[in-house]
Amino acid sequence: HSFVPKIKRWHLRRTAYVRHGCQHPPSYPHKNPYGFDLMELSKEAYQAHRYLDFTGALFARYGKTYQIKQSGKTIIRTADPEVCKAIYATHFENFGLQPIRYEGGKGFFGNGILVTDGQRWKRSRALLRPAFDVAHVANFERLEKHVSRFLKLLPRDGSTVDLMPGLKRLTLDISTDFIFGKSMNALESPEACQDFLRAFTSAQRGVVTPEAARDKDFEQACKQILDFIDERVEEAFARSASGKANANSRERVRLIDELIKETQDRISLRYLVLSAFSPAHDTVAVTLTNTFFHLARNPTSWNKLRSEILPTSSRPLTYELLNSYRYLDWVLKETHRITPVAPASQRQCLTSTVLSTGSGLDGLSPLFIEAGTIVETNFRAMQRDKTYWGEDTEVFRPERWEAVRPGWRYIPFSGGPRICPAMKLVYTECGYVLVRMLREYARLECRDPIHEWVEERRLIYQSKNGALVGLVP
Ligand code: HEM
Repeated sequence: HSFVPKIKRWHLRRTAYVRHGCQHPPSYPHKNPYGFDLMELSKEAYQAHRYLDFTGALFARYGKTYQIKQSGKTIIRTADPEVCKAIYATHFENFGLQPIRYEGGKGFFGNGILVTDGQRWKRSRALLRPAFDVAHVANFERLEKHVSRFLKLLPRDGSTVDLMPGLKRLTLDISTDFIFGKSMNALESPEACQDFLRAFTSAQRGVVTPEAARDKDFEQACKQILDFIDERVEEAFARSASGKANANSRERVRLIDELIKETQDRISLRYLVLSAFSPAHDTVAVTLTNTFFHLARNPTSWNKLRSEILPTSSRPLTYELLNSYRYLDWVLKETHRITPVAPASQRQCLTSTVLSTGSGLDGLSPLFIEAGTIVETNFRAMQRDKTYWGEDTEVFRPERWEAVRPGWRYIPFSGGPRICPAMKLVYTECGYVLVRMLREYARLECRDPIHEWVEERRLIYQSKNGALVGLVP
């Protein structure tokens, strides 16, 4: 039996290399056949908070697509836009994440959208999409409620403040209001929700840690979060039964109430909202922290933003007004380019595939990817590649967006059918907070003795030193 697949695999490989002219991608020059040498260097870089720069530099050295060994397994790494396009769009069906994420994640994420492929993924996506299609233009009233509360907590005497903790509490309130229909009131006090967040972080960390190495409290943490979500699901059923959910309108979209219209299966509902809450609860805060981090070091950009938004600062901040600010859009785009919160992602090849480009020493020959191989796509390296962005690629310069139309060279929200459904919502929320801050403060001063952005890895990558600033009205 095992003989037949072997012949089939041999035949596929032969066809790829002989008929299609595929080449092998360059290999990392390992000293250890299992790849432990690179794993050790990666660990050192990770501990020194410079893993992102370390991996980014390897592309310049070995090619936009190269292969490594990791614990004996071959992994293809790529920062080639054409290869990313092939994986995320052209050959979307042939590359999945379920084999990588499902086993570790099922105790927490169940059958949710973040850990499944195929029909299960398709169904979750179809259920979630309609609410995301309107969420970015809705909810402005709620946004204002939370943002004005956040602004009241900020110093007005120019004293130094790290914006990250407050932005995280703000994002928690905005996202729980949208997803569960009820804010967690994290802005009420710094301690509020800390216990919940600790459990959430522990559960999230646990799903990407081998079972034997997980925290002791992993199962308890999962239970705490799932119990919390189940309570929100019951509240939504009660709203639905009493007719209160129908008060939902374009101005007040509650994700959970929208979902209940489509499915009454409690387990599906639990994992749908959890899968939205997981990326939602901190990514916007981390992006905004990065935005303020860059702006504090670039007062000219802060002043340009002020010139753009001040002439309309007495008008209500509507979706249309927000969208009319061009420089604001460039600032956010540039923040995602240079400091993406999700710098890389992985897929496993499900069906052996020939990509039209990506291999050989010049990276232009067809690339054969065999079923089972893991491909790591590095968005950050692509977004900082000098050959695409010029010599000043490491510099925060929003003005570059006047001329660039980057296509697949810039995919901080991924691309293709699995693109982040919240991309527009993220732009709205970040833009809203930024404009409200610009209306309040004339100056944003850098108070951080360290100039560079230093990475800190959670599930996403955030600024280790937050955004230490002085706000001058
Ligand atoms: C700065 C903010 C954000 C960034 C940069 C971001 C980026 C991404 C990326 C790169 C993916 C694809 C991951 C992969 O396939 O491996 C993704 C997926 C996803 N994101 Fe976001 N995200 C952000 C915020 C959010 C928010 C606020 C929500 C929810 C309110 C959200 C919901 C989702 C969901 C549900 C998926 C899975 C989509 C699918 O598999 O079909 N994201 N996001």
